[in-house]
Amino acid sequence: MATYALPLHHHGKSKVRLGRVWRDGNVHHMVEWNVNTMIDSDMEHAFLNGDNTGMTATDTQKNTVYVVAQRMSQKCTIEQYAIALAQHFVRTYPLVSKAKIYVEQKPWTRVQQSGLPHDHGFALQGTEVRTVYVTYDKAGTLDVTAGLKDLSLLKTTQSGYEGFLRDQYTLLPETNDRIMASTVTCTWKYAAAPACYDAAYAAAKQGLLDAFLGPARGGVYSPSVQYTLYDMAKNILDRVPTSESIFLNMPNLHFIPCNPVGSSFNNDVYVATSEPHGNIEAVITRKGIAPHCKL
Ligand SMILES: O=c1[nH]c(=O)c2[nH]c(=O)[nH]c2[nH]1
Repeated sequence: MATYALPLHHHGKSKVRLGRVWRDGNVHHMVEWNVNTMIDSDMEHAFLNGDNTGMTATDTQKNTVYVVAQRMSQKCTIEQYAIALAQHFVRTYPLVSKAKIYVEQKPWTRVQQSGLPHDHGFALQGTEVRTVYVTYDKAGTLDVTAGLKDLSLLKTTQSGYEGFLRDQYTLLPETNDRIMASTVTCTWKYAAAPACYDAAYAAAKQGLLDAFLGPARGGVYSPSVQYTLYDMAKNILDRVPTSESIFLNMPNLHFIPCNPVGSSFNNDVYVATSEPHGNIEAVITRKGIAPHCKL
């Protein structure tokens, strides 16, 4: 008589992150998904005998996440995608009796610029946090440093990175068309109080958006995060006259072009990552003004 039982087993891949862009002329649609697969299959022999015959490897499941994303030729919902992926596993592999697919979608939302929907610019809905850091001393010196953090911005085109140093350690290909995504932290120190702190905040935030995304139609080209960061800071100095020093931190959140197995990258499927990420940081001041620290 058997001593042991195996009442439950399944295997899958967790947290497979992908970006999917659908291009409708100049107007791009994008989603970022976090996909979890799990399949029920007649694989008791793997647990009991160490025999992997017929097993759909979790690595294969991960690859399939990208393949099926590419096959979704029309902009689709996570429901339509998850159904297609689940059906693929059950219909392709004889030993798979059930596929269980869980997908989370990040709330990337098309940005409105001057009342128009941006062609290819997106922001994570409602993530940014407004900040202020105030110091006041016995001498009566008041310093006000306003800012924001967690402003997540993404554009699906109008970004490149070329001309950088190449040596035996360099693998990154040059590109003049990539996704650029960042979660912006910015602070600006006031030399004097603005007429209205709310209006100054709104102007500063709009300055960041305008430099990162450009106008609704066509956007603006970015040759690097560095150049765009400098433009963003200049916009704040120009539009908030009483600001004097700008700190900006911008992680470069990489969306890596994906070559789904059996196919190739067609400006459509990306491996979405948050680590490791580039990290670009600078302080930009009016000439002659001492830089403030990041708070
Ligand atoms: O805009 C960029 N700046 C960098 O410094 C950098 N480094 C890198 O690998 N990719 C990029 N992109």
